[in-house]
Amino acid sequence: MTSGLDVRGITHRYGKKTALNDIGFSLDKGTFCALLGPNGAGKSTLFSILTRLFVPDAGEVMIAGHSLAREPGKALARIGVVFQQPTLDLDLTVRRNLKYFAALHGLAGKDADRRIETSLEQVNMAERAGEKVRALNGGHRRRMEIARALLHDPVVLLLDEPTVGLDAETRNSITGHVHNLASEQGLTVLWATHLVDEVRANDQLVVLHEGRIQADGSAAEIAGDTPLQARFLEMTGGGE
Ligand SMILES: Nc1ncnc2c1ncn2[C@@H]1O[C@H](COP(=O)(O)OP(=O)(O)OP(=O)(O)O)[C@@H](O)[C@H]1O
Repeated sequence: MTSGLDVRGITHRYGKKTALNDIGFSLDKGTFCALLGPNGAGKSTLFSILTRLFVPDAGEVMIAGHSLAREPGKALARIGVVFQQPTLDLDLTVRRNLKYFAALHGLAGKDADRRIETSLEQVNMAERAGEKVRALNGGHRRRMEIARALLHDPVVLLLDEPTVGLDAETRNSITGHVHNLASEQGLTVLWATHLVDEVRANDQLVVLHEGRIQADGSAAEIAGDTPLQARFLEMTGGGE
């Protein structure tokens, strides 16, 4: 068993529509995995299952060795999530926003202060703690949301298309930061995207299309002699 994330035989239907069809993959601790799929592939459905918004029709999810179905409290305590839509209070400072979320995790006083400090350092944002979120650019707001997802010291970090709306340079910088969280700090990262240029050669790559896994392995191996973009289009029948 991996100590990161194990997804086994997940099937999920919306009425007659099968959104996920027997999905399975494993991420070892400290792995950065890109979950690549065109719109409608099933990425959001999978994230809803991993965060227990939906219970799947079949299959099992293990997070850091805990079953999401049988030990939901323990499993969920080990995941941090960055959603597609930002949910920060723009009129509060970075620190105030984080204090609020620390309290939701049951963290208060000095413990909360320490975790806030550490999380901000993890995304190189410590010097911004006193600024109002409204004054931050899009990239810094995104980093702050990553810091928020790290507050309770999770083992697995889930990010659902975290670079939506950011320019190329900022996307590159955020992608780099999160790769470092995996390689230097041992976080297990699942990064959902439809953008091939966010995938690096050494990443684990899971390609999802129409609810099925088309490939699972190292990005370099999956690409082979072909540029990854071309391989991706081959596997997804021309893309979106
Ligand atoms: N509530 C729903 N009822 C019926 N079908 C749905 C529902 N939600 C999603 N679907 C369908 O399930 C499939 C997977 O959708 P999902 O939103 O998980 O894909 P996605 O890869 O996250 O795409 P996107 O990037 O556009 O969000 C799609 O065909 C979608 O139309």
